[in-house]
Amino acid sequence: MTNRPDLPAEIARRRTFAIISHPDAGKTTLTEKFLLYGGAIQMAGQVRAKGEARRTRSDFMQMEKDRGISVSASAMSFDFEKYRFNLVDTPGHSDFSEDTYRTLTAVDAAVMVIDGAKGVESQTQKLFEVCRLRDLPILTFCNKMDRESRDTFDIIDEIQENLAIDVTPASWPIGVGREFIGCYDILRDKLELMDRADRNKVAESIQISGLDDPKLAEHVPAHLLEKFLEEIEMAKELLPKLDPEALLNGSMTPIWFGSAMNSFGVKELMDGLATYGPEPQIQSAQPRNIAPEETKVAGFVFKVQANMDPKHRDRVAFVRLASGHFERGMKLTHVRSKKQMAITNPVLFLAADRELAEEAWAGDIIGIPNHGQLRIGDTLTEGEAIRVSGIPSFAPELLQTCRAGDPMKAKHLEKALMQFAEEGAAKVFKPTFGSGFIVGVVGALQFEVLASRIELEYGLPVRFEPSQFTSARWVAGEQTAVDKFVAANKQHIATDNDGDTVYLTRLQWDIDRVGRDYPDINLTATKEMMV
Ligand SMILES: Nc1nc2c(ncn2[C@@H]2O[C@H](COP(=O)(O)OP(=O)(O)OP(=O)(O)O)[C@@H](O)[C@H]2O)c(=O)[nH]1
Repeated sequence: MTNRPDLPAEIARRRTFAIISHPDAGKTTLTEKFLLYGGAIQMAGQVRAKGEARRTRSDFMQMEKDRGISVSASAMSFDFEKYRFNLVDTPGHSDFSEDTYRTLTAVDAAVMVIDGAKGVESQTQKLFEVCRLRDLPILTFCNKMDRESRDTFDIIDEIQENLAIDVTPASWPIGVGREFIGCYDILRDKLELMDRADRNKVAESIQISGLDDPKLAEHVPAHLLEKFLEEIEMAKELLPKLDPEALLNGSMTPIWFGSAMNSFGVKELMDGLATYGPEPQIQSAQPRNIAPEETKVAGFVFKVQANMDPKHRDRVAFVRLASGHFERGMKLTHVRSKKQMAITNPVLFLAADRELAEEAWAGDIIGIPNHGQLRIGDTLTEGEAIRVSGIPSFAPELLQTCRAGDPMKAKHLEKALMQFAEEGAAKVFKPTFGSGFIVGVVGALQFEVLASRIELEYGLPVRFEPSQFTSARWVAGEQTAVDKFVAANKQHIATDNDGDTVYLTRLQWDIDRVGRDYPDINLTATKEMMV
Protein backbone atom coordinates (compact mmCIF):
# COMPACT_ATOMS: atom_id res chain seq x y z
CA MET A 1 0.00 0.00 0.00
CA THR A 2 1.29 3.41 -0.72
CA ASN A 3 -0.07 6.59 0.70
CA ARG A 4 1.95 8.66 -1.77
CA PRO A 5 1.26 7.44 -5.30
CA ASP A 6 3.31 10.34 -6.69
CA LEU A 7 6.59 9.10 -5.21
CA PRO A 8 9.23 7.85 -7.64
CA ALA A 9 9.31 4.04 -7.50
CA GLU A 10 12.86 3.94 -6.15
CA ILE A 11 11.81 6.03 -3.17
CA ALA A 12 8.45 4.35 -2.67
CA ARG A 13 10.12 0.95 -2.26
CA ARG A 14 12.25 2.07 0.65
CA ARG A 15 11.44 1.22 4.25
CA THR A 16 13.67 2.84 6.83
CA PHE A 17 13.04 1.64 10.35
CA ALA A 18 14.51 0.80 13.73
CA ILE A 19 13.84 -2.09 16.06
CA ILE A 20 13.13 -1.12 19.66
CA SER A 21 12.91 -3.46 22.61
CA HIS A 22 13.71 -4.04 26.22
CA PRO A 23 17.07 -5.81 26.57
CA ASP A 24 16.73 -9.54 26.02
CA ALA A 25 13.39 -9.46 24.25
CA GLY A 26 15.08 -10.65 21.07
CA LYS A 27 16.07 -7.62 19.04
CA THR A 28 19.39 -9.07 17.95
CA THR A 29 17.85 -12.39 17.01
CA LEU A 30 15.13 -10.68 15.03
CA THR A 31 17.65 -8.43 13.26
CA GLU A 32 19.60 -11.50 12.31
CA LYS A 33 16.53 -13.18 10.86
CA PHE A 34 15.66 -10.03 8.90
CA LEU A 35 19.09 -10.15 7.36
CA LEU A 36 18.74 -13.83 6.68
CA TYR A 37 15.48 -13.32 4.79
CA GLY A 38 16.94 -10.28 3.11
CA GLY A 39 19.72 -12.51 1.78
CA ALA A 40 22.26 -10.22 3.45
CA ILE A 41 23.81 -13.01 5.48
CA GLN A 42 24.04 -16.66 4.63
CA MET A 43 24.16 -18.07 8.10
CA ALA A 44 22.60 -16.98 11.31
CA GLY A 45 25.31 -16.09 13.77
CA GLN A 46 26.99 -13.00 12.44
CA VAL A 47 24.81 -10.60 14.33
CA ARG A 48 24.54 -12.98 17.25
CA ALA A 49 28.17 -12.38 18.07
CA LYS A 50 27.16 -8.88 18.94
CA GLY A 51 24.11 -9.88 20.95
CA GLU A 52 26.11 -12.26 23.09
CA ALA A 53 28.76 -9.64 23.59
CA ARG A 54 26.18 -7.39 25.17
CA ARG A 55 25.58 -9.76 28.01
CA THR A 56 28.24 -8.35 30.31
CA ARG A 57 29.85 -5.00 30.73
CA SER A 58 33.34 -6.18 30.00
CA ASP A 59 32.12 -7.92 26.91
CA PHE A 60 30.37 -4.75 25.96
CA MET A 61 33.71 -2.96 26.06
CA GLN A 62 35.15 -5.71 23.97
CA MET A 63 32.41 -5.11 21.48
CA GLU A 64 33.17 -1.42 21.49
CA LYS A 65 36.76 -2.30 20.77
CA ASP A 66 35.69 -4.54 18.01
CA ARG A 67 34.37 -1.61 16.05
CA GLY A 68 33.92 -3.67 12.92
CA ILE A 69 31.02 -5.62 14.31
CA SER A 70 29.20 -2.77 15.98
CA VAL A 71 29.61 -0.52 12.98
CA SER A 72 28.20 -2.86 10.44
CA ALA A 73 25.21 -3.12 12.70
CA SER A 74 24.63 0.64 13.03
CA ALA A 75 22.78 0.81 9.76
CA MET A 76 22.04 -2.11 7.51
CA SER A 77 20.59 -2.10 4.04
CA PHE A 78 19.20 -5.14 2.30
CA ASP A 79 16.58 -6.05 -0.24
CA PHE A 80 13.41 -7.87 0.65
CA GLU A 81 11.37 -8.86 -2.38
CA LYS A 82 10.89 -5.64 -4.32
CA TYR A 83 11.64 -3.49 -1.28
CA ARG A 84 14.81 -1.95 0.04
CA PHE A 85 14.96 -2.15 3.82
CA ASN A 86 17.19 0.18 5.80
CA LEU A 87 17.42 -1.03 9.36
CA VAL A 88 18.98 1.40 11.78
CA ASP A 89 20.28 -0.10 15.00
CA THR A 90 19.32 1.45 18.32
CA PRO A 91 21.54 0.86 21.32
CA GLY A 92 19.66 -1.46 23.65
CA HIS A 93 21.01 -0.23 26.94
CA SER A 94 19.02 2.48 28.67
CA ASP A 95 22.21 4.47 29.24
CA PHE A 96 22.20 5.29 25.57
CA SER A 97 18.77 6.74 25.30
CA GLU A 98 19.91 10.03 23.79
CA ASP A 99 21.66 8.25 20.98
CA THR A 100 18.53 6.19 20.53
CA TYR A 101 16.38 9.27 20.40
CA ARG A 102 18.46 10.72 17.59
CA THR A 103 18.45 7.44 15.74
CA LEU A 104 14.70 7.52 15.81
CA THR A 105 14.72 10.88 14.05
CA ALA A 106 16.29 9.11 11.09
CA VAL A 107 13.64 6.43 10.60
CA ASP A 108 10.08 6.36 9.31
CA ALA A 109 8.83 3.48 11.43
CA ALA A 110 9.73 1.29 14.39
CA VAL A 111 9.35 -2.39 15.05
CA MET A 112 8.65 -2.95 18.73
CA VAL A 113 9.71 -6.35 20.02
CA ILE A 114 8.18 -7.63 23.23
CA ASP A 115 8.73 -10.87 25.06
CA GLY A 116 5.54 -12.94 25.09
CA ALA A 117 6.10 -13.92 28.71
CA LYS A 118 6.92 -10.44 29.94
CA GLY A 119 4.82 -8.06 27.91
CA VAL A 120 5.55 -4.34 28.01
CA GLU A 121 8.75 -3.75 30.01
CA SER A 122 10.27 -0.50 31.25
CA GLN A 123 12.60 0.12 28.35
CA THR A 124 9.87 -0.76 25.84
CA GLN A 125 7.71 1.87 27.44
CA LYS A 126 10.44 4.54 27.34
CA LEU A 127 11.34 3.88 23.73
CA PHE A 128 7.72 3.77 22.75
CA GLU A 129 7.20 7.20 24.24
CA VAL A 130 10.04 8.55 22.15
CA CYS A 131 8.38 7.13 19.04
CA ARG A 132 5.14 8.69 20.14
CA LEU A 133 6.71 12.14 20.23
CA ARG A 134 7.17 11.84 16.51
CA ASP A 135 3.99 9.87 15.79
CA LEU A 136 6.13 7.13 14.31
CA PRO A 137 4.20 4.18 12.93
CA ILE A 138 4.89 1.12 15.06
CA LEU A 139 4.64 -2.55 14.17
CA THR A 140 4.73 -4.96 17.08
CA PHE A 141 6.36 -8.38 17.22
CA CYS A 142 5.51 -10.54 20.21
CA ASN A 143 8.49 -12.86 20.49
CA LYS A 144 9.36 -16.13 22.22
CA MET A 145 5.98 -17.70 21.61
CA ASP A 146 7.71 -21.10 21.58
CA ARG A 147 8.02 -20.69 25.34
CA GLU A 148 5.38 -20.39 27.98
CA SER A 149 3.77 -17.05 27.20
CA ARG A 150 0.97 -14.94 28.54
CA ASP A 151 -2.60 -15.04 27.37
CA THR A 152 -2.95 -13.34 23.99
CA PHE A 153 -5.73 -10.99 25.08
CA ASP A 154 -3.72 -10.10 28.15
CA ILE A 155 -0.73 -9.05 26.06
CA ILE A 156 -2.88 -7.00 23.71
CA ASP A 157 -4.71 -5.33 26.61
CA GLU A 158 -1.47 -4.46 28.28
CA ILE A 159 -0.13 -2.73 25.17
CA GLN A 160 -3.40 -0.87 24.66
CA GLU A 161 -3.50 0.30 28.25
CA ASN A 162 0.14 1.02 29.01
CA LEU A 163 0.99 2.56 25.70
CA ALA A 164 -2.36 4.08 24.85
CA ILE A 165 -2.40 2.77 21.30
CA ASP A 166 -4.98 0.65 19.48
CA VAL A 167 -3.76 -2.87 18.83
CA THR A 168 -4.95 -5.02 15.97
CA PRO A 169 -3.87 -8.65 15.68
CA ALA A 170 -2.20 -9.37 12.35
CA SER A 171 -1.77 -12.98 13.38
CA TRP A 172 -3.14 -15.13 16.19
CA PRO A 173 -1.14 -17.77 18.07
CA ILE A 174 -2.39 -21.33 18.27
CA GLY A 175 -1.44 -23.23 21.42
CA VAL A 176 0.84 -22.03 24.19
CA GLY A 177 4.37 -22.98 25.22
CA ARG A 178 5.23 -26.55 24.27
CA GLU A 179 1.91 -26.81 22.53
CA PHE A 180 2.44 -23.71 20.43
CA ILE A 181 2.20 -24.92 16.85
CA GLY A 182 2.05 -21.69 14.90
CA CYS A 183 -0.18 -18.79 13.97
CA TYR A 184 -3.16 -17.97 11.90
CA ASP A 185 -2.32 -15.12 9.55
CA ILE A 186 -5.39 -12.95 9.89
CA LEU A 187 -4.42 -10.56 7.12
CA ARG A 188 -4.01 -13.27 4.52
CA ASP A 189 -5.99 -16.24 5.82
CA LYS A 190 -3.07 -18.57 6.08
CA LEU A 191 -2.05 -21.13 8.60
CA GLU A 192 1.61 -20.79 9.45
CA LEU A 193 3.15 -23.77 11.18
CA MET A 194 6.41 -23.54 13.05
CA ASP A 195 9.22 -25.98 12.43
CA ARG A 196 10.81 -26.66 15.80
CA ALA A 197 13.39 -28.99 14.37
CA ASP A 198 15.11 -26.51 12.09
CA ARG A 199 15.44 -23.00 13.41
CA ASN A 200 16.53 -21.46 10.17
CA LYS A 201 13.90 -23.07 8.07
CA VAL A 202 10.97 -21.13 6.79
CA ALA A 203 7.83 -22.39 8.45
CA GLU A 204 5.18 -24.27 6.55
CA SER A 205 2.48 -22.04 5.15
CA ILE A 206 -0.96 -23.34 4.21
CA GLN A 207 -3.55 -21.26 2.39
CA ILE A 208 -6.92 -21.47 4.14
CA SER A 209 -10.15 -20.27 2.66
CA GLY A 210 -11.52 -18.96 5.95
CA LEU A 211 -12.08 -20.03 9.52
CA ASP A 212 -14.59 -22.73 8.52
CA ASP A 213 -12.16 -24.37 6.10
CA PRO A 214 -11.90 -28.10 7.01
CA LYS A 215 -8.18 -27.89 6.20
CA LEU A 216 -7.68 -26.26 9.59
CA ALA A 217 -8.71 -29.45 11.39
CA GLU A 218 -6.23 -31.46 9.31
CA HIS A 219 -3.33 -29.47 10.72
CA VAL A 220 -4.49 -28.31 14.14
CA PRO A 221 -5.22 -30.80 16.96
CA ALA A 222 -8.87 -30.65 18.01
CA HIS A 223 -8.40 -29.17 21.49
CA LEU A 224 -6.18 -26.38 20.18
CA LEU A 225 -8.49 -25.69 17.28
CA GLU A 226 -11.49 -25.30 19.56
CA LYS A 227 -9.72 -22.79 21.77
CA PHE A 228 -8.32 -20.94 18.78
CA LEU A 229 -11.73 -20.60 17.10
CA GLU A 230 -13.23 -19.32 20.32
CA GLU A 231 -10.48 -16.76 20.75
CA ILE A 232 -10.47 -15.53 17.20
CA GLU A 233 -14.23 -15.11 17.33
CA MET A 234 -13.83 -12.95 20.41
CA ALA A 235 -10.91 -11.06 18.93
CA LYS A 236 -12.97 -10.17 15.88
CA GLU A 237 -15.68 -8.80 18.09
CA LEU A 238 -13.51 -6.93 20.57
CA LEU A 239 -10.49 -5.74 18.69
CA PRO A 240 -10.27 -3.22 15.89
CA LYS A 241 -9.55 -4.25 12.30
CA LEU A 242 -6.32 -3.13 10.68
CA ASP A 243 -6.72 0.45 9.55
CA PRO A 244 -3.71 1.36 7.38
CA GLU A 245 -4.27 5.08 7.93
CA ALA A 246 -4.27 4.67 11.71
CA LEU A 247 -1.08 2.63 11.45
CA LEU A 248 0.60 5.38 9.45
CA ASN A 249 -0.37 8.12 11.88
CA GLY A 250 0.88 6.08 14.82
CA SER A 251 -2.45 5.55 16.56
CA MET A 252 -2.71 1.81 15.83
CA THR A 253 -0.14 -0.96 15.93
CA PRO A 254 -0.59 -4.35 14.29
CA ILE A 255 0.85 -7.23 16.31
CA TRP A 256 2.43 -10.38 14.96
CA PHE A 257 3.19 -13.36 17.19
CA GLY A 258 6.22 -15.48 16.57
CA SER A 259 9.57 -16.80 17.60
CA ALA A 260 12.58 -15.04 16.19
CA MET A 261 14.83 -17.85 17.30
CA ASN A 262 12.79 -20.31 15.26
CA SER A 263 12.54 -17.90 12.30
CA PHE A 264 8.83 -18.01 12.89
CA GLY A 265 6.53 -15.09 12.14
CA VAL A 266 9.43 -13.01 10.89
CA LYS A 267 8.60 -13.10 7.23
CA GLU A 268 5.00 -12.10 7.92
CA LEU A 269 6.27 -9.15 9.93
CA MET A 270 8.56 -8.15 7.07
CA ASP A 271 5.68 -8.47 4.62
CA GLY A 272 3.66 -6.24 6.92
CA LEU A 273 6.39 -3.65 6.99
CA ALA A 274 6.69 -3.78 3.22
CA THR A 275 2.94 -3.60 2.61
CA TYR A 276 1.78 -1.21 5.30
CA GLY A 277 4.96 0.40 6.53
CA PRO A 278 5.53 3.97 5.47
CA GLU A 279 7.70 5.00 2.56
CA PRO A 280 10.16 7.83 3.22
CA GLN A 281 8.31 10.66 4.92
CA ILE A 282 8.41 14.44 4.78
CA GLN A 283 11.21 15.81 6.96
CA SER A 284 10.67 18.78 9.27
CA ALA A 285 13.09 21.56 8.48
CA GLN A 286 13.49 25.33 8.57
CA PRO A 287 12.44 27.50 6.84
CA ARG A 288 10.49 24.80 4.97
CA ASN A 289 9.96 21.06 5.17
CA ILE A 290 11.65 18.66 2.78
CA ALA A 291 9.62 16.21 0.69
CA PRO A 292 11.33 12.97 -0.37
CA GLU A 293 10.37 13.33 -4.04
CA GLU A 294 12.13 16.67 -4.45
CA THR A 295 14.72 16.24 -7.16
CA LYS A 296 17.41 18.06 -5.24
CA VAL A 297 19.29 16.09 -2.64
CA ALA A 298 19.07 16.98 1.05
CA GLY A 299 20.15 14.95 4.05
CA PHE A 300 21.04 15.32 7.69
CA VAL A 301 23.54 13.88 10.12
CA PHE A 302 21.97 11.94 12.99
CA LYS A 303 25.01 10.10 14.25
CA VAL A 304 28.76 10.46 14.07
CA GLN A 305 31.06 7.63 14.82
CA ALA A 306 34.74 8.25 15.29
CA ASN A 307 37.61 5.90 14.70
CA MET A 308 35.51 3.22 13.13
CA ASP A 309 38.61 1.81 11.64
CA PRO A 310 41.43 2.32 14.16
CA LYS A 311 43.98 2.08 11.36
CA HIS A 312 42.59 5.10 9.57
CA ARG A 313 41.31 7.28 12.39
CA ASP A 314 38.43 8.36 10.28
CA ARG A 315 35.02 9.53 11.37
CA VAL A 316 31.87 8.60 9.66
CA ALA A 317 28.81 10.80 9.70
CA PHE A 318 25.61 8.81 9.26
CA VAL A 319 23.38 10.78 6.95
CA ARG A 320 19.72 10.14 6.38
CA LEU A 321 18.79 11.28 2.90
CA ALA A 322 15.63 13.32 3.14
CA SER A 323 15.13 13.94 -0.57
CA GLY A 324 16.35 13.30 -4.05
CA HIS A 325 18.67 10.91 -5.81
CA PHE A 326 22.21 11.05 -4.58
CA GLU A 327 25.13 10.07 -6.78
CA ARG A 328 28.68 9.53 -5.70
CA GLY A 329 30.91 12.51 -6.32
CA MET A 330 28.15 15.03 -5.86
CA LYS A 331 29.04 18.38 -4.37
CA LEU A 332 26.78 19.25 -1.47
CA THR A 333 26.56 22.39 0.59
CA HIS A 334 27.26 21.99 4.27
CA VAL A 335 24.62 24.45 5.42
CA ARG A 336 26.19 25.34 8.78
CA SER A 337 29.52 26.44 7.29
CA LYS A 338 28.10 27.33 3.86
CA LYS A 339 31.00 25.35 2.38
CA GLN A 340 30.81 22.86 -0.43
CA MET A 341 31.82 19.28 0.17
CA ALA A 342 32.50 16.77 -2.57
CA ILE A 343 31.09 13.48 -1.39
CA THR A 344 33.53 11.12 -3.01
CA ASN A 345 33.61 8.15 -0.66
CA PRO A 346 30.11 7.65 0.68
CA VAL A 347 29.44 4.22 2.10
CA LEU A 348 26.40 2.02 2.31
CA PHE A 349 26.20 -0.48 5.11
CA LEU A 350 25.36 -3.80 3.68
CA ALA A 351 25.04 -6.06 6.68
CA ALA A 352 28.50 -7.45 7.22
CA ASP A 353 30.44 -4.99 5.15
CA ARG A 354 30.56 -1.42 4.09
CA GLU A 355 30.55 -0.68 0.44
CA LEU A 356 31.05 2.39 -1.70
CA ALA A 357 27.65 3.90 -2.39
CA GLU A 358 27.42 4.77 -6.08
CA GLU A 359 23.93 6.10 -5.56
CA ALA A 360 21.30 6.43 -2.88
CA TRP A 361 17.75 7.68 -2.63
CA ALA A 362 15.62 9.54 -0.14
CA GLY A 363 15.16 7.21 2.81
CA ASP A 364 18.63 5.66 2.59
CA ILE A 365 21.32 5.98 5.20
CA ILE A 366 24.79 6.66 3.90
CA GLY A 367 28.03 7.07 5.77
CA ILE A 368 30.27 9.99 4.89
CA PRO A 369 33.88 9.72 6.06
CA ASN A 370 35.20 13.14 7.10
CA HIS A 371 37.67 14.82 9.36
CA GLY A 372 35.29 16.39 11.79
CA GLN A 373 33.42 18.90 9.61
CA LEU A 374 30.17 16.98 9.91
CA ARG A 375 28.37 17.12 13.22
CA ILE A 376 25.12 15.76 14.52
CA GLY A 377 22.26 17.95 13.35
CA ASP A 378 24.08 19.25 10.25
CA THR A 379 22.19 19.45 6.98
CA LEU A 380 23.64 18.88 3.51
CA THR A 381 21.81 20.22 0.48
CA GLU A 382 22.41 21.09 -3.15
CA GLY A 383 22.69 24.74 -2.21
CA GLU A 384 19.51 25.81 -0.46
CA ALA A 385 19.93 26.96 3.14
CA ILE A 386 17.50 24.51 4.71
CA ARG A 387 18.19 23.10 8.12
CA VAL A 388 16.60 19.95 9.41
CA SER A 389 14.99 20.55 12.77
CA GLY A 390 14.00 18.42 15.69
CA ILE A 391 17.25 16.74 16.65
CA PRO A 392 17.61 17.61 20.30
CA SER A 393 20.53 17.51 22.62
CA PHE A 394 19.67 16.61 26.21
CA ALA A 395 21.25 18.00 29.34
CA PRO A 396 23.37 15.23 30.84
CA GLU A 397 22.17 13.59 34.02
CA LEU A 398 25.59 12.71 35.39
CA LEU A 399 28.68 14.90 35.51
CA GLN A 400 32.25 13.89 36.27
CA THR A 401 35.61 15.57 36.00
CA CYS A 402 37.94 13.90 33.56
CA ARG A 403 41.72 14.05 34.04
CA ALA A 404 44.55 12.55 32.07
CA GLY A 405 46.77 10.18 34.05
CA ASP A 406 49.68 12.22 32.74
CA PRO A 407 48.99 15.95 33.35
CA MET A 408 51.24 16.84 30.41
CA LYS A 409 48.69 15.26 28.12
CA ALA A 410 45.87 17.73 28.80
CA LYS A 411 45.80 18.94 25.18
CA HIS A 412 45.54 15.39 23.90
CA LEU A 413 42.74 14.77 26.31
CA GLU A 414 40.88 17.83 25.07
CA LYS A 415 41.13 16.59 21.51
CA ALA A 416 39.89 13.13 22.42
CA LEU A 417 37.00 14.48 24.46
CA MET A 418 35.94 16.90 21.75
CA GLN A 419 35.90 14.09 19.28
CA PHE A 420 33.62 11.99 21.47
CA ALA A 421 31.45 15.03 22.10
CA GLU A 422 30.99 15.51 18.37
CA GLU A 423 30.17 11.87 18.06
CA GLY A 424 27.40 12.51 20.59
CA ALA A 425 28.90 10.08 23.10
CA ALA A 426 29.15 12.73 25.82
CA LYS A 427 28.90 16.44 26.56
CA VAL A 428 32.14 18.18 27.41
CA PHE A 429 32.16 21.35 29.50
CA LYS A 430 35.13 23.59 30.01
CA PRO A 431 34.59 25.60 33.18
CA THR A 432 35.58 29.29 33.06
CA PHE A 433 37.37 28.80 36.36
CA GLY A 434 39.66 25.95 37.23
CA SER A 435 41.30 23.32 35.11
CA GLY A 436 40.13 20.09 33.64
CA PHE A 437 37.02 19.11 31.82
CA ILE A 438 33.64 18.15 33.06
CA VAL A 439 32.08 15.34 31.12
CA GLY A 440 28.34 14.85 31.12
CA VAL A 441 26.50 11.68 30.16
CA VAL A 442 23.04 10.25 30.49
CA GLY A 443 24.04 6.91 32.03
CA ALA A 444 26.96 5.78 34.19
CA LEU A 445 28.05 3.04 31.83
CA GLN A 446 29.05 5.73 29.34
CA PHE A 447 31.91 6.85 31.62
CA GLU A 448 33.36 3.37 31.53
CA VAL A 449 33.00 3.10 27.80
CA LEU A 450 34.59 6.53 27.33
CA ALA A 451 37.55 5.76 29.59
CA SER A 452 38.14 2.55 27.74
CA ARG A 453 37.86 4.16 24.32
CA ILE A 454 40.13 7.11 25.20
CA GLU A 455 42.78 4.68 26.32
CA LEU A 456 42.32 2.38 23.38
CA GLU A 457 41.98 4.95 20.63
CA TYR A 458 44.25 7.69 21.95
CA GLY A 459 46.60 5.74 24.19
CA LEU A 460 45.64 8.00 27.10
CA PRO A 461 44.82 6.52 30.48
CA VAL A 462 42.24 8.79 32.14
CA ARG A 463 40.42 9.08 35.45
CA PHE A 464 36.84 10.12 35.98
CA GLU A 465 36.22 11.72 39.37
CA PRO A 466 33.14 13.15 41.06
CA SER A 467 32.56 16.73 40.05
CA GLN A 468 31.41 19.51 42.33
CA PHE A 469 28.48 19.98 39.97
CA THR A 470 25.60 17.64 39.27
CA SER A 471 23.45 19.49 36.73
CA ALA A 472 24.01 21.46 33.57
CA ARG A 473 21.63 23.86 31.86
CA TRP A 474 22.07 25.83 28.68
CA VAL A 475 21.81 29.58 29.09
CA ALA A 476 19.51 31.31 26.64
CA GLY A 477 18.45 34.93 26.34
CA GLU A 478 19.38 38.28 24.81
CA GLN A 479 23.15 38.69 24.53
CA THR A 480 23.32 41.60 27.01
CA ALA A 481 21.27 39.69 29.58
CA VAL A 482 23.46 36.61 29.09
CA ASP A 483 26.66 38.66 29.46
CA LYS A 484 25.39 40.17 32.68
CA PHE A 485 24.36 36.77 34.03
CA VAL A 486 27.71 35.22 33.10
CA ALA A 487 29.68 38.03 34.76
CA ALA A 488 27.75 37.62 38.00
CA ASN A 489 27.93 33.81 38.11
CA LYS A 490 31.44 33.03 36.85
CA GLN A 491 31.97 30.16 39.29
CA HIS A 492 29.10 28.30 37.67
CA ILE A 493 29.78 29.04 34.02
CA ALA A 494 31.30 26.77 31.41
CA THR A 495 31.24 26.44 27.65
CA ASP A 496 30.11 23.24 26.01
CA ASN A 497 31.75 21.49 23.10
CA ASP A 498 29.88 23.70 20.63
CA GLY A 499 30.99 26.87 22.42
CA ASP A 500 27.56 27.49 23.94
CA THR A 501 27.26 28.89 27.44
CA VAL A 502 26.27 26.50 30.18
CA TYR A 503 25.32 26.99 33.82
CA LEU A 504 26.61 24.27 36.16
CA THR A 505 25.26 23.66 39.61
CA ARG A 506 24.61 21.03 42.21
CA LEU A 507 21.31 22.38 43.47
CA GLN A 508 17.91 22.55 41.89
CA TRP A 509 17.49 25.50 44.25
CA ASP A 510 20.10 27.43 42.22
CA ILE A 511 18.19 26.81 39.02
CA ASP A 512 14.99 28.04 40.64
CA ARG A 513 16.82 31.08 41.97
CA VAL A 514 18.04 32.01 38.49
CA GLY A 515 14.44 31.80 37.35
CA ARG A 516 13.47 34.34 39.99
CA ASP A 517 16.48 36.65 39.90
CA TYR A 518 17.02 36.72 36.14
CA PRO A 519 13.68 36.85 34.39
CA ASP A 520 15.45 37.53 31.06
CA ILE A 521 17.46 34.33 31.29
CA ASN A 522 16.17 30.97 30.30
CA LEU A 523 17.93 27.86 31.60
CA THR A 524 17.09 24.92 29.37
CA ALA A 525 17.60 21.17 29.67
CA THR A 526 17.58 20.59 25.92
CA LYS A 527 18.93 22.46 22.98
CA GLU A 528 18.20 21.84 19.38
CA MET A 529 21.20 20.63 17.47
CA MET A 530 20.77 23.04 14.66
CA VAL A 531 23.37 25.57 13.83
N1 LIG B 1 12.87 -19.30 23.43
C1 LIG B 1 13.21 -18.28 22.66
N2 LIG B 1 14.30 -17.57 22.94
C2 LIG B 1 14.62 -16.54 22.14
C3 LIG B 1 13.83 -16.19 21.01
N3 LIG B 1 14.38 -15.13 20.41
C4 LIG B 1 15.48 -14.82 21.13
N4 LIG B 1 15.64 -15.68 22.17
C5 LIG B 1 16.70 -15.70 23.18
O1 LIG B 1 16.57 -14.59 24.04
C6 LIG B 1 17.84 -14.08 24.42
C7 LIG B 1 17.93 -12.61 24.05
O2 LIG B 1 17.86 -12.45 22.65
P1 LIG B 1 18.63 -11.27 21.90
O3 LIG B 1 18.22 -11.37 20.47
O4 LIG B 1 20.06 -11.26 22.20
O5 LIG B 1 17.91 -10.07 22.60
P2 LIG B 1 18.21 -8.52 22.52
O6 LIG B 1 16.89 -7.86 22.69
O7 LIG B 1 19.00 -8.19 21.32
O8 LIG B 1 19.03 -8.32 23.81
P3 LIG B 1 20.16 -7.25 24.08
O9 LIG B 1 21.30 -7.67 23.21
O10 LIG B 1 20.40 -7.43 25.54
O11 LIG B 1 19.58 -5.93 23.70
C8 LIG B 1 18.87 -14.94 23.68
O12 LIG B 1 19.33 -15.93 24.57
C9 LIG B 1 18.06 -15.55 22.55
O13 LIG B 1 18.58 -16.80 22.14
C10 LIG B 1 12.69 -16.98 20.73
O14 LIG B 1 11.95 -16.78 19.78
N5 LIG B 1 12.43 -18.00 21.59
